[in-house]
Amino acid sequence: MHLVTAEEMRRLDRITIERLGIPAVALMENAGRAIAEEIIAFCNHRDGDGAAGDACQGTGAARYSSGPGHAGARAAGAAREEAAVPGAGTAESFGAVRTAAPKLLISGDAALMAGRAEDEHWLVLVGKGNNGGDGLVAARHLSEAGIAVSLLYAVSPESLTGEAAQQRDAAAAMGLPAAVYGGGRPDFAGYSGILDALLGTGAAGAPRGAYAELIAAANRSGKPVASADIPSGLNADTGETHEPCIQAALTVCLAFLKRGLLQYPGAGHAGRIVVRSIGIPSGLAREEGLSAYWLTPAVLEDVLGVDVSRRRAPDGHKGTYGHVLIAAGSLRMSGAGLIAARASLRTGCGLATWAVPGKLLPLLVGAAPELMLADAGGEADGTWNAAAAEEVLKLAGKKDVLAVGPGIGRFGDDKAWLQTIWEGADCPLVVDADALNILAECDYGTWQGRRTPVILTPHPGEMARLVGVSTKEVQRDRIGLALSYARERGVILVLKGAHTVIASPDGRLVVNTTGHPGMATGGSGDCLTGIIAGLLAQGLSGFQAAVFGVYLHGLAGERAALLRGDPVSVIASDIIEAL
Ligand SMILES: NC(=O)C1=CN([C@@H]2O[C@H](COP(=O)(O)OP(=O)(O)OC[C@H]3O[C@@H](n4cnc5c(N)ncnc54)[C@H](O)[C@@H]3O)[C@@H](O)[C@H]2O)[C@@H](O)CC1
Ligand SMILES: Nc1ncnc2c1ncn2[C@@H]1O[C@H](COP(=O)(O)OP(=O)(O)O)[C@@H](O)[C@H]1O
Ligand SMILES: [K+]
Repeated sequence: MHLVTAEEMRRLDRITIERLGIPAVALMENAGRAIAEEIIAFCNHRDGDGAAGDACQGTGAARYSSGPGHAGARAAGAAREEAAVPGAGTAESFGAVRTAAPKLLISGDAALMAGRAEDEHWLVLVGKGNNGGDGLVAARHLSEAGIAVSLLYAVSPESLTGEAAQQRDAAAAMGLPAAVYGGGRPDFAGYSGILDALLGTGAAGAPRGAYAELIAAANRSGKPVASADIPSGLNADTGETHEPCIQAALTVCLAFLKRGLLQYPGAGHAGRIVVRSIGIPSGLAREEGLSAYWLTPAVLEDVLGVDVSRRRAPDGHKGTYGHVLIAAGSLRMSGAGLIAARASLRTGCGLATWAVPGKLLPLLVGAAPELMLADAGGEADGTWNAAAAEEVLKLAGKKDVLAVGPGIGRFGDDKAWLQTIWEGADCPLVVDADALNILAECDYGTWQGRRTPVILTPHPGEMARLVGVSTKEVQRDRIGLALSYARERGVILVLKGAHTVIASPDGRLVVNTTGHPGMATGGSGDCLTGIIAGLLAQGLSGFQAAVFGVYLHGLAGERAALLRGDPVSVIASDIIEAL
């Protein structure tokens, strides 16, 4: 699924309206109707399970889906709407049972059927832009479904223009009760839910004046809030939340998923996210060269060309699946190397060799019998030294990929060590952990000789050192930073952490949502390094391996949490075993 910025969304909007001739008011109608359908589905779900709305809000976890609402709600509605009309026949009815009276089945507008509409009263908070227009359309459709609706304009309705003004007039003509916010502390106690149609992709900066007061009041109310397009107060591009920002139980995102909904803290404000089409052709994003995606199996297969089934040739042998070399671990942190090497094997590479300072070798014999061990030289105390780089290069000669960094620590002349490897290794290179900290102190743009891809896998702290900014600054706009860094430095960048971002030098971008906070545990990143190396060895391209590796790592983390019974107790070895 495509991910867009506010600016890209406006461009796609414009093309749809100006080039394809689809009227803006039609898009708004579709948007408002989709929002109403999702609110009705939300209410119907709440009927069946009183805690449904609160559960979404409570977890703060974004659940994404792209279908038209809850199948259950639709099915219930359809059952009520079906009517039998004598005198007409269906294909089945003319078959076996000739004696039965032929029937015509007719269904009504099930998506707009609210189960216990009389229990609902929604307040629509209306902003002055098109987001407010969407809210006004939704209000009409909710009312049609029998749900009581009241409108509260943030500013004078007279200030609405264009399609939003048309919708204002239509709502008034339908007799929907409306008021204008006049300051003070509004009391929303009488409502069963709130539709936030205050600010959308046209918002600039922190909500001001009436907008800020209404957002704060909605959050205080304890009522479930559904947001039109994005929670008001969210930066649609970065995921930053302004003060205040709506805390939604449901976000009905229109046309294309906005980037900011997938990055924290914004992702924690959106509740369940449903992306609904509104008449803007989905193919437009690709035609316009947009290449940012939320990672799904479909994106892996159709966009990135990854065979997610990972079928092996019946006559495959270990040579077919490549040989990984991992240069990692030192006396105090040998486990990091072991984890990375074992993860590469579990990912399906044919062979894995783990290169360590020679002093460690006797201690590691038998640690993982499937691994080959190699002596990389190093110091008598089991640490690395610059000369070990030549040994690593010799070992790398016949390997398909080289991964460096986990557990190597810092050592004398480590910059020369890394430069030798960077310039000399003639295979794809994965750089992680302390190798990233070394890189951060080097002017590596001047290094020569790389013909194969480099994949950097920093966590936010390592990224901060690479860029020379604070970790907070890295987290402020992870997507923007990853894109610009990958492009400027010519590397594939995997910026780890909740909802890992993967960027390539040619501007492609993917955001992954597999995984969970239980994976924030020592060695989990080393495991990812091994997975990516294992995939590279099997012939995936640099970007394919980085993206698929992050996806599999997260899935394995989820499976490990199920096997353990609790995400909290997952450790890196569990992730390897769940691969
Ligand atoms: N064809 C279109 O343009 C479509 C737009 N759609 C909706 O339109 C939205 C974008 O609409 P707009 O571009 O009109 O923008 P918004 O509706 O997001 O609001 C912009 C208005 O809010 C005010 N504003 C901006 N920042 C503010 C702040 N920080 N504090 C207080 N007031 C602020 C400004 O006066 C501006 O007029 C989308 O999010 C989506 O909901 C949908 O209707 C689908 C079609
Ligand atoms: N909240 C989270 N949700 C999903 N994945 C996470 C979360 N926190 C950490 N992870 C993942 O766990 C891994 C941790 O990597 P890293 O910090 O390098 O650990 P280490 O250095 O101990 O190996 C990364 O892949 C990261 O994306
Ligand atoms: K909104």
